[in-house]
Amino acid sequence: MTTLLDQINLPADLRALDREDLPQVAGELRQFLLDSISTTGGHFASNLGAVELTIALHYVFNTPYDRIVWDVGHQSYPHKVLTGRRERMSTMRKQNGLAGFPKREESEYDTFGVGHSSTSIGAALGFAEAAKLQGEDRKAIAIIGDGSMTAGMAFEALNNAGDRDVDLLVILNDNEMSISPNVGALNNYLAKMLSGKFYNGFRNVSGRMLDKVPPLRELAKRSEEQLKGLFTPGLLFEEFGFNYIGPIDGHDIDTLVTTLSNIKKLSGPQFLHVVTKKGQGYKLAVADPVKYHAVTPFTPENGMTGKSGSSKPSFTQVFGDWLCDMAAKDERLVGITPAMREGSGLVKFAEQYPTRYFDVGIAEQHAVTFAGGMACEGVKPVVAIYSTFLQRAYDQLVHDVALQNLPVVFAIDRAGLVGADGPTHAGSFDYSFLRCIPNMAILAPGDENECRQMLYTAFLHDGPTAVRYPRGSGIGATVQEEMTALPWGKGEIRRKGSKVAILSFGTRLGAALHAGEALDATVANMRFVKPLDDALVAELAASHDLIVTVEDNAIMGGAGSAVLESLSAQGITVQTLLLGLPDSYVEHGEQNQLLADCGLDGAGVEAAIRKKLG
Ligand SMILES: Cc1ncc(C[n+]2csc(CCOP(=O)(O)OP(=O)(O)O)c2C)c(N)n1
Ligand SMILES: CC(=O)[C@@H](O)[C@H](O)COP(=O)(O)O
Ligand SMILES: [Mg+2]
Repeated sequence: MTTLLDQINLPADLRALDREDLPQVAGELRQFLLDSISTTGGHFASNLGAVELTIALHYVFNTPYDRIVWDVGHQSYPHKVLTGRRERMSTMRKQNGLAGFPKREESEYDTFGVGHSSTSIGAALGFAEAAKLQGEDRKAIAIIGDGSMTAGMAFEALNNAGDRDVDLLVILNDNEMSISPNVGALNNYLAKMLSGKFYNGFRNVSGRMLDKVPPLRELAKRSEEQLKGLFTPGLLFEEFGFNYIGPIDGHDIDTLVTTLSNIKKLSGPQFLHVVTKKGQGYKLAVADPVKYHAVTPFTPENGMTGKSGSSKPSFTQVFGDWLCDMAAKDERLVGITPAMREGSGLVKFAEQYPTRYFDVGIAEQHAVTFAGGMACEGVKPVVAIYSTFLQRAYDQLVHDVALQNLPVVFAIDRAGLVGADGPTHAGSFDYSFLRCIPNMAILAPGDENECRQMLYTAFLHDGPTAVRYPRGSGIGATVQEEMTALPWGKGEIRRKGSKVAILSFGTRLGAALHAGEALDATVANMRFVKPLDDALVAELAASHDLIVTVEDNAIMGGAGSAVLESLSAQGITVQTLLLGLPDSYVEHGEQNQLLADCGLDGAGVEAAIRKKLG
C-alpha cells in the first residue's frame, strides 16, 4: 500500500501534505525501495538509511530552487523516487535506464553529478557563492556521510567554507560506517560524540539555535572549554567556522523537519550532525551493512544468499589470494586500501595479516603518498585501488612515487568498463594517464593466471608498477599456485596467421583470439603496455600488412597510441587500426553489452578488421 506515495510525483506534492503524514510517507517509501532495489539490485543499505532525511529535506527546502548536493550519490534513490522518477526505478542502472547516482542530464533536482566521494561540500559551496554573486537567496545543502568526510577534499572545502559568509548547510549523515566500518581519528571523534560516556540521547537542538547569538555562543564555548575533560560535541566543526547543531536522530522525521526549518532561517555556514543507521527498516541489512551496501537481486524474505553465481574466480579474488600468498613469502609486504577492503579483495589479507593491513579511509591521495613513505624504508607496499579512484591521486603518483622511482605495486582493479556504476566508476583512462609517467611500468594480464604471475613479476621489480585488471571474471583460466616471473617487457604470440596482426592488451585477449580465428590473423598478447615490446611490434609490422591494437582503455593515448609511437620511433610504416573505448563517456549498463556496443567483443573486433580490409 502506497497511498500517500502515490500522491507524490514531485517535491511540491510532498510539501502539500500535512506534517503528520510524513512518517507514513517514510514507511511507504522504505517499503517501495526494498521492493524495488531487491528486484533491480544496486546500492541498498545507505538508501534505506536516508529515507527520513530525504523526505525532510524536500519538505522543508524549496527544491529545485534550493540546491541539494548528495555526496557519492549512492544514497540518492529516495531522492529519485520523490523527484519524478518513481516509475523508472525498475530501470535502475540498466542500459538507458536511471543512473545509480545523481546526474544533471536526468533531472533538474540532480544539481551535481557525482559517484566519487567527498565532493559535496566543495560543490555546494560553489552553488552558495554563485547564488551570492547572482543575487539569489537560495540555500545550498551538502549531505555527506561519515566515510566520505574522511577525504582531504571534504576538509579542503570545509576550510574554505567556514571562512565565508555564505548560506551553506553541511549535513553529516553519520551512520558509523563507510562500506566497511569507518576508520581513523575523525571516526573516533564522531564515535566519542555519540558514545554513552559523553552523551545521553540526542541533543536539544532548539537550545543550540541560540548559539547564533554571538555573545552567548562565545560565552558558552569558553565555559565549555574551561571544563576540562568535558567533551564538547561539534567543537571541531565550530572551530572550522560552522555553527554546529546536533547530533539529532536522522530517523525521527519530526525532529528533522523542525531542525531544518529552524536552520533555514539562519545565515552563514551551518553544520547539522544527523545520526542514522545503514539499512534502517530491514533487519538483515542493519545486522550486516557491509553485505547490504550494494546488492544483486534478492528476495526480501530470504535476504542475500551471498553467492556470486559464477564458478570462476574474479580477478579481485585472484589478487586477494596472491596477496596472502606473497605476504607469506615476503614479510616486507604490506597491503593498503583507501576504504575498499571488500571490493578490492582484501578481506582475507586483513584477517590473516592485521598488522600489515592498512585501511586509510577514503583518502586515495594519502594512500599513495603513504605507500611512498613506506617504500623509502624498505617496506614493500601493494596499493589495492580501483582505476577510477586512482585518478584522484595523480599528483601523488607522479611526484611522491614515480619521480623517486619507489617500488610500489598498484593493483588496479575495475579497469575498463565496470557496467552498472557507469561512467563515474569506469576505469577507462589508466593506460593513458600512467603511460606518460617516467619510471612507471604497466602490466595488463590477458587472463586470471597471468594476473597472478604479473603481480608477482611487478612485486619483484625495483620501481613503481601497475597491474590492471577488470571487474568480474575472465575466461576462467586455471590459476597456478606456483609463481613465475614473466620476461620483463616482453609480449607473446598466441596465434600465428598471416596479413593481419592483432596486438591485444589486457583481457580483450579473448575477443582478439576470436577475430584471429575468424580472419586467420596473428594474435599477440602484449602483456606490457610499458615498457612496450618494441621488438615484437617491429617484427609483426615487418611480416604483416595490417597492425590492429585492441584494448579496453580510451583510444586516446592508450596502448594503441603506444604502438603508433613505437612504429614512428623505429621508422616503420605500416597500416594500422586502433580499437578501444571511444572518446566519449560510456553510460551504465551490463558490462559485456557495453563492451560489445564499443565494438570490443569478438564479433566487433572481427567486423572492424573486415571493414578496414574492405
Ligand atoms: C573517491 C572515492 N573513493 C571510494 C569510493 C567508494 N565508496 C563509495 S561509498 C563509500 C562509503 C561511503 O561512506 P559514507 O560516506 O559514510 O556513506 P554510507 O555508505 O555510510 O552511506 C565508498 C568508500 C568512492 N565512491 N569515491
Ligand atoms: C558507490 C561506490 O563507489 C561503490 O559502492 C561502488 O559502487 C562499488 O563498486 P563495485 O561493486 O565494483 O565494488
Ligand atoms: Mg557512513
